[in-house]
Amino acid sequence: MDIVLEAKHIDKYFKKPVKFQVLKDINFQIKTGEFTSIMGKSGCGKSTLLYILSTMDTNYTGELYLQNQLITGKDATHLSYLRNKHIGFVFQFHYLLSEFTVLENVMLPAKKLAEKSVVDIKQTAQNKLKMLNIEHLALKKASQISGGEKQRVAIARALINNPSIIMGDEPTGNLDSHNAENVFSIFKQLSEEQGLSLLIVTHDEDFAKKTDRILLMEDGKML
Ligand SMILES: Nc1ncnc2c1ncn2[C@@H]1O[C@H](COP(=O)(O)OP(=O)(O)OP(=O)(O)O)[C@@H](O)[C@H]1O
Repeated sequence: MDIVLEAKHIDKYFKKPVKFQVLKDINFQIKTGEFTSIMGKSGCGKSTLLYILSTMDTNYTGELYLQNQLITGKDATHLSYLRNKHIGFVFQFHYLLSEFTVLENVMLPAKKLAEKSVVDIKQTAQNKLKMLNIEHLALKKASQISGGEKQRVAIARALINNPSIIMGDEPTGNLDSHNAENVFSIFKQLSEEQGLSLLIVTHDEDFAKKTDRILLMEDGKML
């Protein structure tokens, strides 16, 4: 099986208010199509790790590989390109632009990547909305749809550039149990049917148990 993401000896320190080591020698691999959850008590370093893995935080030591390519040390422009191309994000809060339509929101990361024509991007966005059963929402403004619908739009947006991996920081954290279950099923389907890799931070043990693998963190270490 191919390896999508690999972390080798990741250490990170915060210097303020006092110097402390928040991540301690983190090592793991994510394979193609693997659905992995990260669990651990509040403050153990999950979000800090996800920030590094998603290439948004470059202030660490160790090595990070995306699609077998060493990305540690790459400049900001290159990182931004790789992030847009290979990684899709789903957060606890959807971060949709409320005055934009659903379709426009989904199209945005592809416009940023600028590798396809607007016509093609629109078609791809419509396909993603269809896949998530929300094509009827395409022309509504993001402010006019429900919380569960917003999170499905956020997933469509994360998928627009056909990433190799979806990363999520408590993507079901703001949803009621019905919508959380729905989002989980979508993730499961993406992993099983489309071979997409997923790495999701969650506090929900029932959710985590249904993923392929749980990475457990404690006090900055991966157990
Ligand atoms: N910018 C920062 N400067 C200093 N310390 C920080 C900073 N960000 C986070 N921390 C600390 O680093 C530790 C890990 O934080 P992190 O947000 O990664 O934890 P977490 O496991 O995601 O927690 P939660 O489950 O509550 O979201 C915590 O002790 C936190 O207070």
